[in-house]
Amino acid sequence: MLLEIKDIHVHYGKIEALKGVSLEVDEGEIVTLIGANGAGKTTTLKTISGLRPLSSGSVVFDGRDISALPGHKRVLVGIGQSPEGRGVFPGMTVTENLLMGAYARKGDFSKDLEEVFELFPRLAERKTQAGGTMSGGEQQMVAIGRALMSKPKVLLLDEPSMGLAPMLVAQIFSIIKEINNRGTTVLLVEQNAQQALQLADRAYVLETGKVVKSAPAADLLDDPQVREAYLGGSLGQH
Ligand SMILES: Nc1ncnc2c1ncn2[C@@H]1O[C@H](COP(=O)(O)OP(=O)(O)OP(=O)(O)O)[C@@H](O)[C@H]1O
Repeated sequence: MLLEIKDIHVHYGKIEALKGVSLEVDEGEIVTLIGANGAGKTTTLKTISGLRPLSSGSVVFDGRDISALPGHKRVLVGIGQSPEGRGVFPGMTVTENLLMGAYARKGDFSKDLEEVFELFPRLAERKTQAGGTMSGGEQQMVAIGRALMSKPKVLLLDEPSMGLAPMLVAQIFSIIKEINNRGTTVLLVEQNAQQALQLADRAYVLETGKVVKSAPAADLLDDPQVREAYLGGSLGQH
């Protein structure tokens, strides 16, 4: 097991955002976390990457309890995150933004940079363009590319499809698949449940801070309750 979250409780002041969430991600998998607004998806990712402290429970990564490890050190053990809202540095060029992802590493990153440009030819054409002038989809690519520059074992993606036109969503999802094929484990948080379930191996459904279902993603696509709540209720083909 690459990543294991055990019974985590997380608070914002008096609000309990996560009420005992447990989940597992095996090496090589794409696992998705779906759920309505406010269910606790982002909080779960932030707890894994160390941006939110735990009230109780634990996060185990690669066999090691990292619950008390500060966020910047979690990058070093192999946890890479592309945050919700992307967080692209507007005044920096595409290349500079990508290099920020490697800040914690030593050595020559040119090969890794080339790999990111190979995955995202669009970014290769815009190496010197300021991040802030990129389109939403391009900024999403920068955010994912930047996370890859830390050479993560697991890539945490928070709503990569947010605000993107359908064609771009398809493109981003196929790049996520390619990243996974090249050996990176993925934990994906999505509102776009249909596409996320089509991409993922397994899925967890979060409701108000609790896991209410976990199953192979293909099974959830056929689950009447999931269809009703997250897939628009239609029984059409997927
Ligand atoms: N900074 C914060 N301060 C107070 N409460 C917060 C904060 N961030 C999140 N919460 C609360 O924690 C709960 C979980 O929020 P979270 O952002 O994890 O949900 P989410 O499933 O990612 O939703 P969304 O899809 O809207 O981002 C919500 O009730 C939210 O209001």
